[in-house]
Amino acid sequence: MDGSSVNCDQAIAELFEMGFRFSRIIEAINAVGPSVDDAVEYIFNDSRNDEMAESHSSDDLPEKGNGKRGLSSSNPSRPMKQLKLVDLSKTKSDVKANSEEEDIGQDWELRVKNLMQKHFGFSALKSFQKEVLAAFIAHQDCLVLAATGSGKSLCFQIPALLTGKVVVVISPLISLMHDQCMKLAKHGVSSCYLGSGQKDPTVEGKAMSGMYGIIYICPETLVRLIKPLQGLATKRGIALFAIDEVHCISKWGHDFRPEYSRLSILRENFRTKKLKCLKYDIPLMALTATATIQVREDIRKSLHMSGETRTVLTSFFRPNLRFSVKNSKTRNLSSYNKDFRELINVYTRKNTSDVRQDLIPPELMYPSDNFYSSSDDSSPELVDVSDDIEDDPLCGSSNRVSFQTAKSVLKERKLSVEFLEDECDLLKDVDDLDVSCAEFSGQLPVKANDDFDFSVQPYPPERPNKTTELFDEPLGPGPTIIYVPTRNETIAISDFLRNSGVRAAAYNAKLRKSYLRQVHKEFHENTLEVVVATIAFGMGIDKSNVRRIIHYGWPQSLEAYHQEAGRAGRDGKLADCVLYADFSRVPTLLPSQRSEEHTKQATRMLSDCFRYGMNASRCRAKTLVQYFGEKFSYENCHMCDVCINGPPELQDVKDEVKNFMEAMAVEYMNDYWVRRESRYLKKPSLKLLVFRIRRKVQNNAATDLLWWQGLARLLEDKGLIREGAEMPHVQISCPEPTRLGLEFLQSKGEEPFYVYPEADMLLSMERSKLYSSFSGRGEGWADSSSAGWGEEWGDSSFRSEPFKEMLSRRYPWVNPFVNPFKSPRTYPGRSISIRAKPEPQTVRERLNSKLSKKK
Ligand SMILES: Nc1ncnc2c1ncn2[C@@H]1O[C@H](COP(=O)(O)OP(=O)(O)OP(=O)(O)O)[C@@H](O)[C@H]1O
Ligand SMILES: [Mg+2]
Repeated sequence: MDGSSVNCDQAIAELFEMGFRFSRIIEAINAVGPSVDDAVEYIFNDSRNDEMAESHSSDDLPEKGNGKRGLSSSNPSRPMKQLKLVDLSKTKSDVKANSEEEDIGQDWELRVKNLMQKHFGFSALKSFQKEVLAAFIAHQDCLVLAATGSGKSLCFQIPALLTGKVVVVISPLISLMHDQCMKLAKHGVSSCYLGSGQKDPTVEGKAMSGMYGIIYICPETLVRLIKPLQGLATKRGIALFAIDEVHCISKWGHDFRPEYSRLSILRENFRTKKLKCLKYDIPLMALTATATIQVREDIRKSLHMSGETRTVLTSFFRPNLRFSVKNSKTRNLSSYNKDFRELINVYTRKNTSDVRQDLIPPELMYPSDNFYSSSDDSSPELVDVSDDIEDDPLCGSSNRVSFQTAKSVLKERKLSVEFLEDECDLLKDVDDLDVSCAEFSGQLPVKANDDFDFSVQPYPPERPNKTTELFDEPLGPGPTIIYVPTRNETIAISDFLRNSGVRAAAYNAKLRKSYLRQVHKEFHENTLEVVVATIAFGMGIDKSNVRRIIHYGWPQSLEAYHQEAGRAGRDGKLADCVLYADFSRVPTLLPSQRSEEHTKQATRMLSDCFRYGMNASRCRAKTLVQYFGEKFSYENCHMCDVCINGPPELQDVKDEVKNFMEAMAVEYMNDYWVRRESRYLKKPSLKLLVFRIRRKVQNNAATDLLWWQGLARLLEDKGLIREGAEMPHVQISCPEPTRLGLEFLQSKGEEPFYVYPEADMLLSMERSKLYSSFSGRGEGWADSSSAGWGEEWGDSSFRSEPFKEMLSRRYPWVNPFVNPFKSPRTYPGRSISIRAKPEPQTVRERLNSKLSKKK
C-alpha cells in the first residue's frame, strides 16, 4: 500500500461520490487496497470488466415468482444469482454492469480463496466453512453449529467481500463486536457497530447509506432500524443477516437474552411479501458453538427459518484442550495462594524486574459514581475477601489506590449477592464500551438437505494423530483468563495477582468503560498476562494464544463452561482448562429475575454442571461433547485429569446402599402417615436419613454427609431414588424411593453394588475427621446397634411377610420377586402412586405414637 492510501471508508465514500458503483468500488478496493487513485486506475484500466459485462445479457435475470433464488434453467447445476434489490429498478446497462456477480455461482470457490488469502492470509476454507458458503450461494438459510474457535465468523464475513453488499451481523455483546471490528480493520475490511454504545452519531447514517461492508448490530437497535435497513437493502443491497451466538434466542440455552426473541422481525420484514418489488428473501445464517438439540429446535422456530435450512455441524470436541477439575474453597486468600502459585511462577519467571505493575491507572477502573449500587440490608452478603487481602504481606502499598477504592466500596456498600451476581453481568445492551466506530473502519494498515435434519453427521475434529505428542508439549506462558462468579472476585483476585508480580486486570461489566476498553486492548496486545473476568468477557473473544482458562467457582451451566473454555487454544496448541470448585458445597443459582419455568431449567443446567465436576471416573471431554448430543467418536481424550490419573478404585457399597434405602423407606413410610394428618410436616431430608444411619449402624457412623450426598447422586442416576420435594434440585435433598428402589428393597440385596466414588465421596474419605455436624450432638457414636431397619417398622423386617404385605397394599405393582440388578431398569420419570388406602385406625395409631415420640 502506498503512502497516499486512506482508510477504506474514506476511499469508498470518495469513490462513491465520484459516481462509481458500489460493487465496482469494492472490487477495486479489494484488488488494490484503500487507495483512491489506485482504485480509479484499476476501474478504468480493467478492460476485463467490460468484456464480462458484455458477455451477459439481461436474459440472465432470474424468473419472477418463487421469491427464492433458484437454479438457472439454462444451467441447472449452477445456482442462480441472488438478485440485488437494486437490480429491479435498473436500466439495462446497469444490469450489464452488474453482471460480474453472475459469476458468484460459477467460480465462487476460487474467488473466496483469493479473497481469503488477500484479506486474512488463510490458504483454504475449512470443510464446514465451505459448506456454509455453499448454502449462502444457493440462497439457503443456514444453521451453523461449530466448535468454539472453529472459524464461524469467516462464514459471514466472506459474503460481504464476495458480493460487495452489506452483511448485517446481530451480536449480543459489545466486547464481541469490538473484538471483531478491530480484527476486520486489521484485515482491511470496513465494518462498524451500531447500538446505544455508539457515541458517534454520524455512524448510523453512514451505515444505513451503505458505507460499511459489515454492520454489527445489537438486537434492540436492529428492531429500531428496520426501515432504514430496508432502505439499505434497496440501495447497496444486503447479502445476509447473520445471527451470531444464536443460542441466546432460546430460553433453554444458558444465555437467554429476551431481546433476541424479537429477531423473527427479520423474516417478517425482509421477505417477498413485504418488499413486493423484490424477488427474494435475504437469507439467515444462525451461528453458535453451544446449542443442545432442544436449543437448536428453538432457534429454528424463533427465527422462522425456512424449511430448506441447511444445518452444518462440526464436532464439539476440542482435541487440544486439557480439562481438569480441582477441589478448592475458592474463597479466601489462602485458596488464592495455593491455587495460583503455579500461575504466578509461570509469569514471574519472566517478570523478574518489575514486581508491581499498574498497567492501567486505577483511577480508570471505577465509574465515578455508583461502582456498586446500594443494596437491601436484608440481602445475603458475599464473603468480603478484602479483609484477607489487606492482612496479607503480599499486598504492598503500591496498589493501594485501586485496592482501597475497591475495599471501601465493598465495605460501605454492603454488597448483596443480588447485585453482584453474574446475570447482571450480561451486557444487556451495547452501552458497555464507548468505542467509536471509526476506529474499526479501516484506519489501521491493511496487512494483508433435508428439512432441518438434526441428525446430520458432524465434521470430525481435526485431531492430532498422536494425542500423546500434544500432551507432552510444554504449556507455554501465553495469556490466561480466570472466570469468577462475582464482580468483587474479579477485583480481589486481580489485585492479588498484581501484587504477586503478575500483569493482571479485572474485567466486569460495571467497571468503567474506558478501563474495560483498555483491558481489552492490552490483552490483545499481550501486555496483560491475566484477565480476571465475569462472563462479560466471554462469548466470541478470539485471541489465538490463550493458554489457560481457569474457572474459579462453579459455572452456572455446562454450556457456559464450554463456551468460556473455548477461548483457550484457538491456535490449535495445547491449552489447559481448569475448574476449581468447592466439592463440599452444592452450588446454587446466582439470583436473577427468572420465571418459574426458567428457574427450573437453570437449576437443571446447574445440576448437570455439578455432576460433571463431581464425576471422577468419566473422560471430561467425552462428557462435554455428549452433553451437546454428539456421539463421541473416540474412547476418551487421553488428556483430561480423569484420563491421565485413571478413575478411582471401584467400591462395593452394597451395605451402605442397603442401609440408605432401608432408612429412607422407613422414614418415608413413617412420615407418610404423619403427613396425611399434618400438612406442615416435611418429607424426610437427606440429612435426617444420614443422621439415622449414623446412629443405627456402627460401620457407617464415621462417614460424613458429604459421602452420602455423593451416594445419593449415584442412586438417583441409577434410578433407585428421586427428589421427593416438589422443586427442581441440584443435589437431591429429600430422597424418596422410585419403583425400582422399592424393588431393590424387596430383593435380598446380596449382590455387590459397585460404584466409582464421586469427587465429594473421595474428599470425604480423605478427611482425617470423618464425621459431620451430626457428631456434635453427642448421639450415635456410642450406639453400635445395627439391628435390622425393619424393627423401626413395627416388629418386622423388610423381607418379613407383614412388611411385604404392607408394601403390596401400598404399592400393588411392586413385584417382590424381581431382582432389579439382574435386569437393570430405571424409572426416573415415574411417580409413586399410592393406590391402597391404609386402615384409618392404623393411621391414627401410628400418628399418635409418632407424635408422642416427638414429645
Ligand atoms: N479457514 C481458516 N484457516 C485458518 N484459520 C482460520 C480459518 N477460519 C478461521 N480461522 C481462524 O480461527 C480463529 C477463530 O475464528 P472465530 O473467531 O471465527 O471462531 P468462532 O467459531 O466464531 O468461535 P467462537 O464460538 O468462540 O466465537 C480465528 O482467529 C481465525 O483467524
Ligand atoms: Mg464467534
